[in-house]
Amino acid sequence: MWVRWAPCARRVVRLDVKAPKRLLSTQPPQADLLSKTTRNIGIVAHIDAGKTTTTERMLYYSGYTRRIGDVDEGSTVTDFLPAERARGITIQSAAITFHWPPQEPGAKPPQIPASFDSISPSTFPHNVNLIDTPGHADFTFEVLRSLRVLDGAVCILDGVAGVEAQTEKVWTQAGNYQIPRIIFVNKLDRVGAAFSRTVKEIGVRLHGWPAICQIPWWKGGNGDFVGVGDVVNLRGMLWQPGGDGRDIQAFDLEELEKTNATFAEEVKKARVALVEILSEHDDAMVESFLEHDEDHLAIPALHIWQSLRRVTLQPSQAVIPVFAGASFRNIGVQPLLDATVDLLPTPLERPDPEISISGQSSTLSALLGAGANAKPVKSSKKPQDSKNSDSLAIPEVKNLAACALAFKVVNDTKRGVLVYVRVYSGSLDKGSTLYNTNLGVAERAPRLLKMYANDAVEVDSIGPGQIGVITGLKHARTGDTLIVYRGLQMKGTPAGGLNTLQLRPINVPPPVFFTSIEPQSLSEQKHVHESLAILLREDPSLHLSIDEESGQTHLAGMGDLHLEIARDRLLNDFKAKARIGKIEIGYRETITSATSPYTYELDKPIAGKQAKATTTASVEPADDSAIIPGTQTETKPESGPFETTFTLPDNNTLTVSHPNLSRHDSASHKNHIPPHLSLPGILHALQAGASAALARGPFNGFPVANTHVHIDLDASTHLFPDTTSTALSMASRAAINASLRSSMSASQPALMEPVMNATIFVSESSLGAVVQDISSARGGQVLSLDGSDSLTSSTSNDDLPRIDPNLIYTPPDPFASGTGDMGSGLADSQRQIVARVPLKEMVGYLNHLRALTGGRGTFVMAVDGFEKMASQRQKEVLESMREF
Ligand SMILES: Nc1nc2c(ncn2[C@@H]2O[C@H](COP(=O)(O)OP(=O)(O)OP(=O)(O)O)[C@@H](O)[C@H]2O)c(=O)[nH]1
Repeated sequence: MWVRWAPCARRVVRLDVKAPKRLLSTQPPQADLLSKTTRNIGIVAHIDAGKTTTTERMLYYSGYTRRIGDVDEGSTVTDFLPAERARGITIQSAAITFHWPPQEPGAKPPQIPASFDSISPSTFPHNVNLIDTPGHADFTFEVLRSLRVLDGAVCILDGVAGVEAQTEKVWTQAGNYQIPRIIFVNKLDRVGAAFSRTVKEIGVRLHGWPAICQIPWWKGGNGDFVGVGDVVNLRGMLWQPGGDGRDIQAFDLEELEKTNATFAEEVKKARVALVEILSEHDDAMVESFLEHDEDHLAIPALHIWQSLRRVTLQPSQAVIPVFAGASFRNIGVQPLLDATVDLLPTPLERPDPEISISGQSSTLSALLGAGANAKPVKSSKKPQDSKNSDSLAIPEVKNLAACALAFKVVNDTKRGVLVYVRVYSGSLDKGSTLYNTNLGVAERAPRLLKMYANDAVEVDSIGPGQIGVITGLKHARTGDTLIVYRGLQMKGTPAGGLNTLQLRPINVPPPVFFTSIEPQSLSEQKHVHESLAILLREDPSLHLSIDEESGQTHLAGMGDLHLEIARDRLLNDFKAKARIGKIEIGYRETITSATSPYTYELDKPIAGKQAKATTTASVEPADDSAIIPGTQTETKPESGPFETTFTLPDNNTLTVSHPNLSRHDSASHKNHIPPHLSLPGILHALQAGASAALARGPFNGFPVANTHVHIDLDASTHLFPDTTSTALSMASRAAINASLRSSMSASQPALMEPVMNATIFVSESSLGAVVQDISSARGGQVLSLDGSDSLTSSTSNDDLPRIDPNLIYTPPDPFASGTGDMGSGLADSQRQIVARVPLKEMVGYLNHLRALTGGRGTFVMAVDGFEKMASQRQKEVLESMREF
């Protein structure tokens, strides 16, 4: 008999997870309950593994769509296709909310249970916020920005291709954020599907012990994939062939033994293996095993789910629950949804989010806790560089009503700019004033939305742990921290250093490609610049620089695909009329000698008003010869009271010495600075001037790197009654430009080039040719080769467990094609090469690699740093640029 997937078919689960210190434990009970029934999850997958196909089924079974969208017909909700854009539905949906399990139509929403200690979470409707995670390697920053708002992740693998390069990379990144993950082995209906080989690859390449919760059920001599063996509940589940996947037949072990004894036997073997692996990582499982007379089959499913949840939520996840299915055939998605709710954490169970405040790192609950106990202090003279928790005792924290992260900005043709936020503490209310700590501006949140599959529903507030959308914001960008500070005026600034509060700050990697953009006519200029401004709000890993003298605009990004997509957005979506240049490598230039101080005096009308300012600057080369990626964020470390140091992009620093202006004593400033200026304003103007000067060096117009800039600010002689911020910026830019020129004419400047860390996957037979090509033709340096002596992966993290694939239980793979090297667990004796190679040599590498490997080689790469080029190479590069 075929039955619908129903709560009664599930199991009872008692949850007793030991969660870390709870961030939201002080919130009102209602919000607490809501958080308990919320899952903020992402689906991570290699391109084409079936992310969209699976998401479509999730939306269908949860009742949010009436028919299953088909990727190949272009009828899905989450893919951003031109047709959808025309209809104005979801474009690039950054997050979609649905309920699982679905509520019966017309039924009263059940009351949220006080706890899930004795019932399974998946028997009660949960809010699932599905957050988009991009699949392409070029978008490392994009992946990071979405990972940091996830509480858990479902990783989809292609059952034919196994663990692919990009999956491995995102898996490691998710691990760095301690995001609990479960795996769905998809596409098991395809010819050549190899569940067992994939499971072994999980162990070897993702460094976790696979806990097989389902095994594939193939029927008939040609291996039709029809369902799964449910290892936890000891049953077989068959999906109605050709149906929409709602109707399922379940057989207990006794029935299975009569009809398919071999499969029943395999389910039992898998159960033994599951209990064994759980026992190794969870003491409670051992107790249950002993209580049940050491009979693996006698342990109730309840205990197994509890144990799976505990091990999944362990901080360094050593055990990975594995599920099986074929989304395209509508097989396996409902149990996967149940597992998502049952095994992945609530927002309450996540580690306290990291923050930075006034240049020091901490966690949000440490800040809120320390602030709650803080006593008011009379002045803020206390130095803020001490790392102890006392320095977090900021009395103003009591005014911090809410704290949220804008994790994605999307320009929607119908609704305008949508800012997706995750709230970490407090509630964001409609109409509240949000202070953006990245930009230092306040703006009102006029409308709040919750995004469902096809609808946006207006809401009055977005509570703690929740995801939602703000529309009508003019400034907020992807990655900005937004806070609600009680009593803040529109032009005001939150006190106590809260204006610097950053949630989960991430470093934007340095851009390595750039292109020039030129409006087709003067009348197009405004539209082009406005469109670029929206693009930059959507994606802050794009960088824009405008050279005021030549009027040239350069857009820089992380990869050629990254810039190509930006170009398409600009021309096709924004209909901007602009000429876009060739995509080129973003070199850096650097100085090799120090200069003596140079003084520039500005005395001229600016915007019709006379302005005057003086700046004295000098430059010297920084010690390091390479730029480490991740130095892009502009921070303001505290130095002495009479000196301020800014860390600028590309390993540059700016130190401003201001001997007669102390940062802690604003009273005496009155004698030295004009009343309309403030020290923070002056420093900001000088920094803006320095950033502009360093954005284009005098040698070849590339950004300047590895340079230390020093500005001496003598307030009594450099500032005048008609000094303005703009005049100061212009003077500092001119003084630094002159210093750079003088250094470059005194000694030959150097070019620096981006060097990539590439992980290349090839079969054994093409290893030699690829290594040879990388190390001789491309001037790369091979860092490691795996497979020969050890089972390593592309991650250089030696702390990760090395797992012997021979110790992993797997059911047989009767229909797998190809031999596969089961000994190592790596498909077809796949080998991997980790190498450092100049980016210039990797342009167009994929085609070359395919030619060398018969089309089977793949690779991922990320910027490792910038390196000074040898003079011969520098000469060649400069010559080839001139030719161009
Ligand atoms: N045979 C089979 N094909 C599948 C299955 N799931 C997905 N596909 C197909 O695989 C292709 C890629 O599926 P998508 O769902 O677009 O994969 P994706 O991971 O979203 O891909 P990107 O959006 O490119 O990252 C499509 O042609 C699907 O029809 C499956 O279970 N079985």
